Amino acid sequence: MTDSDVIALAERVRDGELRRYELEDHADPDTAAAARRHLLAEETGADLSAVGDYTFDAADAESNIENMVGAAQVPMGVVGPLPVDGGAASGDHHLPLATSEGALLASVNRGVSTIRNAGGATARVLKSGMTRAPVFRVEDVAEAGEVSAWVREHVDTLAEAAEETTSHGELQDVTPYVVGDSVFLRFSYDTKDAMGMNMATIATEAACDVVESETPADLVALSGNLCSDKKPAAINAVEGRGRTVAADVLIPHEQVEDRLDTTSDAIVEANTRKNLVGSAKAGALGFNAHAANVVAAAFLALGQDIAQVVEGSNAITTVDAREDGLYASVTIASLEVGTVGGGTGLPTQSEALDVLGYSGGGDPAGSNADALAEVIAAGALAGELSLLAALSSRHLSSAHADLGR
Ligand SMILES: CC(C)(COP(=O)([O-])OP(=O)([O-])OC[C@H]1O[C@@H](n2cnc3c(N)ncnc32)[C@H](O)[C@@H]1OP(=O)([O-])[O-])[C@@H](O)C(=O)NCCC(=O)NCCSC(=O)C[C@@](C)(O)CC(=O)[O-]
Ligand SMILES: NC(=O)C1=CN([C@@H]2O[C@H](COP(=O)(O)OP(=O)(O)OC[C@H]3O[C@@H](n4cnc5c(N)ncnc54)[C@H](OP(=O)(O)O)[C@@H]3O)[C@@H](O)[C@H]2O)C=CC1
Repeated sequence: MTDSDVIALAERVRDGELRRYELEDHADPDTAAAARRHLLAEETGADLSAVGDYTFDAADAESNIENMVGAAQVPMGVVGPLPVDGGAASGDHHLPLATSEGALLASVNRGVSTIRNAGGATARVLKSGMTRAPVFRVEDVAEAGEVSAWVREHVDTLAEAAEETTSHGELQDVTPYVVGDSVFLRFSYDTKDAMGMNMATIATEAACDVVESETPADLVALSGNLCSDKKPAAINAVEGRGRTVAADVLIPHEQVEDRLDTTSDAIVEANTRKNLVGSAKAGALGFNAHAANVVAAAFLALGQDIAQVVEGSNAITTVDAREDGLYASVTIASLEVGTVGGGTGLPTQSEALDVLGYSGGGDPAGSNADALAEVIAAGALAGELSLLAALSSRHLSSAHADLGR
């Protein structure tokens, strides 16, 4: 790419000969991005030298972005080692986290070191299924009943059609929901190591063709919001979406005092009054302190779909002062993660997955994404412990004054 290539391409846009999003058809992706940057800088007066100073080939991001102008670079750090005894994850983990919030990694790292001293966290994926719920129009509730009955009796037929579109995905179930003359079919898939939203959407479209040809239902929208993707929704809290995953730890009381500068009783009280009572009074879906902090930072670092932090924030933290120590758990109802597809192949994200040890397809398929979910849940547990401790010991504002500004 030379400056004159970039200027010539930008000139063709200015002359109305090319649209901005068509530039990759006329130049390599890095030159196309540079030409857009050139035009944008000219039009807005912004200096885009940092945006343009990225290290990967724009070609590697072609399936991830349109109208590319550069990269948003977020600082990445690491916490660990975090020992996790999971159904899929095993041993020590270094968890990369990307954020702009000072004090966050220090806090999570403190929780991690507390968990490590206590012998590590246990974690399990309890349920797994990516959902897509199209909405159909029917004549009336009688017809809605007929369509629902047909679907319940023909899940195998729908699975056959859906699974023709994917070699990895498996249809697990289809649950009909009726509202007047609307029928919603919530399809749930085992998507193995993929987060699975594209896979489930493509497979569901094939199944919808069968529903339309065999019943009077007419498809209105392939996503009818009962899925429910990227919106806070009680259905995900109850039924789960992606991975439902939990992590817990038992910390001897003296270690709580040594490592977290507070007592087990103080953490229990903070959890009850803040995470349980406060969240209930607020009408929250998530009963936790900041699970979204770890989920978002891990999603950014590890190539996950950031908008799905909405679902990942839906977690319940429990804490209990037992005779032999402080028991703490985090259960995330809907953690939508993958180790293949989406943003996982981008260069920095794939390096970060390598650090964790779970990039690409697992053996058996699905085990890498399960392990990723278990480590993120254990990281969220570390974050919960450290923040509850900071609140109990009144260190929250001083920590952020020292580290975060
Ligand atoms: C800041 C600390 C950790 C200090 O806490 P401390 O106990 O003074 O730290 P320490 O110097 O004694 O070190 C303890 C451990 O912390 C880690 N650690 C310590 N410093 C670092 C560092 N610089 N970089 C990396 N790791 C660090 C490290 O693991 C270390 O152990 P070691 O390895 O030495 O054996 C503590 O005060 C803290 O955790 N504060 C809470 C901050 C927090 O949780 N912020 C989260 C974001 S808050 C938010 O966004 C959501 C909110 C609050 O609005 C939600 C709500 O409504 O609740
Ligand atoms: N379409 C939509 O409505 C939405 C899309 N998205 C986007 O969807 C993307 C994620 O979709 P997703 O389907 O996960 O990813 P991709 O569309 O990138 O597809 C991943 C593909 O990888 C293949 N694959 C290879 N090895 C494995 C393995 N071990 N386990 C599972 N699959 C494997 C599968 O192919 P095969 O199927 O042939 O077996 C799978 O379909 C993200 O970019 C996200 O932002 C997000 C929300 C909504």
